[in-house]
Amino acid sequence: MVGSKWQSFGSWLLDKVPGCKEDARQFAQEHKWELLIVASSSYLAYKAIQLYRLPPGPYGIPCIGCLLNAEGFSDGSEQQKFKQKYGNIVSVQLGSDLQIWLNSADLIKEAFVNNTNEFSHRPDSLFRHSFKFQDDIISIPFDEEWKKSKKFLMSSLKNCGFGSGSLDVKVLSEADALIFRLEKLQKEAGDEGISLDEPLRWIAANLICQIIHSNHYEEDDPELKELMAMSEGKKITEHEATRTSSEPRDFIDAYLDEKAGPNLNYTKMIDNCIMFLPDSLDTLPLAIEWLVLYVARFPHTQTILHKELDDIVGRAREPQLKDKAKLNYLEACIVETYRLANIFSALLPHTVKREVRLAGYTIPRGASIHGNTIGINLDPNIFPNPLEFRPERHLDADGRFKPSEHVIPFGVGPRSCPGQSLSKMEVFLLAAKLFQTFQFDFPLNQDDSCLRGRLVGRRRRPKEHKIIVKKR
Ligand code: HEM
Repeated sequence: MVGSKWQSFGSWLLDKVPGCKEDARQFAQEHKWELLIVASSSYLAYKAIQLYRLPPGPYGIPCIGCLLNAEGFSDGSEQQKFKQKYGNIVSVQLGSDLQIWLNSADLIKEAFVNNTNEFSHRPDSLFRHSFKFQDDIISIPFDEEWKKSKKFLMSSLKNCGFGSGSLDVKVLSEADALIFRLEKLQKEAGDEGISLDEPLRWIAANLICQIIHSNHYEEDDPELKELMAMSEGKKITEHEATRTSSEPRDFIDAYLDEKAGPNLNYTKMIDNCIMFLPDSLDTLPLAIEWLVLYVARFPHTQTILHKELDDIVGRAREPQLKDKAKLNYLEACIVETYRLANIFSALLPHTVKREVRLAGYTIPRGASIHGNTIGINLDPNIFPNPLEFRPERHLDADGRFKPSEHVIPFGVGPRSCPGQSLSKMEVFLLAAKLFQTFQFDFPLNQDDSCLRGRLVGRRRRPKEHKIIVKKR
């Protein structure tokens, strides 16, 4: 349309200016080859620019890019701004690292689920150096070694219980120990309330020990402290002496079975797996603590939750995994906690090993690709009043839990979290048992600003907060 306007303006001009048409024709005759070269090279240049089009983003300073704003990247606030300004895909240069931020769940799925072969690698520069173990399952590339590690990890976790139903019994017995300890701490603390952080870490450590070598430890047990410092050698020796081959009781038995097998490469691969298990030392307490704080802060939420638990489970028996399908409100509270607490402000970085296209843009080889979960979770167009804790947004008109496709705290695709089923099971059972047993009150006059979705760094923790625990 615009082009045809210019064409008619051109003909009008040629008609109006005396001799212009003839001169133009003569010029074109004399310089036809030069004109052809200029036209075709402009066209090729235009096509090349179109083909090599990075996603939009801030210009930054030459050489260092947006490095001066790095602080804002670690708390998620810069990504928020860029999402608002540039849309669902943004490129940001941070020093030598070209970052591509994916700001919608659809785009994250397009990359990590529909294009797994391209988008499932991990960056090996900045990212690997920031981890203690450079060869663990989190950091290694998407190759045969990773596939074997993940397969072993998933099958041994399943055999050790969480797929077959025996780990839920262990979780419930740890929940009993937690309840006993919380009551004791509350008695000592009085109206000031208690912090849940330390008791929850103790339970998380015990749950890891149950998975790895089937033991429970009291809170002051020096061996637990030693194990939390990751010295597993002694336990492996004990297991070697007592195990029956091919009948794994726990993770160490599965490890020893594989180690004794014909494939020697497996040893390294299993070592890779065992190192990450302490991940839940952090993530499980964070998920439960945020959930309890949010629910305690909003008494009407707690009333609904208590009623649902009383109606479905009652107070006489233990909650079970099969109750999950009926505990819609509890499920909604858990997902709303993942959305608002943003334990991880983003997914772990991925990378591509060759130049690829995504959403019409070029993703250069080696760029680090980030799923901006905090940007999605706090997007007012997806979740109105995003800073408010509202479990109802995850329920349909009949009060049934409806999982949101936008809340993806564990990532998606082959590189997503292998601890997802385990974590969900642990969080559900611990939460059901805690709310079945206790009324949690948020101490009067306690600052609650951090519960309103304020952005803070990776693994956001509610350090200062206390809670009053009362038996129902
Ligand atoms: C609330 C609890 C947890 C959350 C929110 C969480 C979240 C995540 C996220 C976002 C990723 C990265 C996904 C991606 O790169 O696209 C991840 C990866 C991973 N998580 Fe978790 N996680 C949790 C608990 C656990 C637990 C309990 C374990 C151990 C059993 C675990 C082990 C791992 C491992 C090994 C990876 C790397 C997978 C790979 O690179 O192939 N996580 N997790």
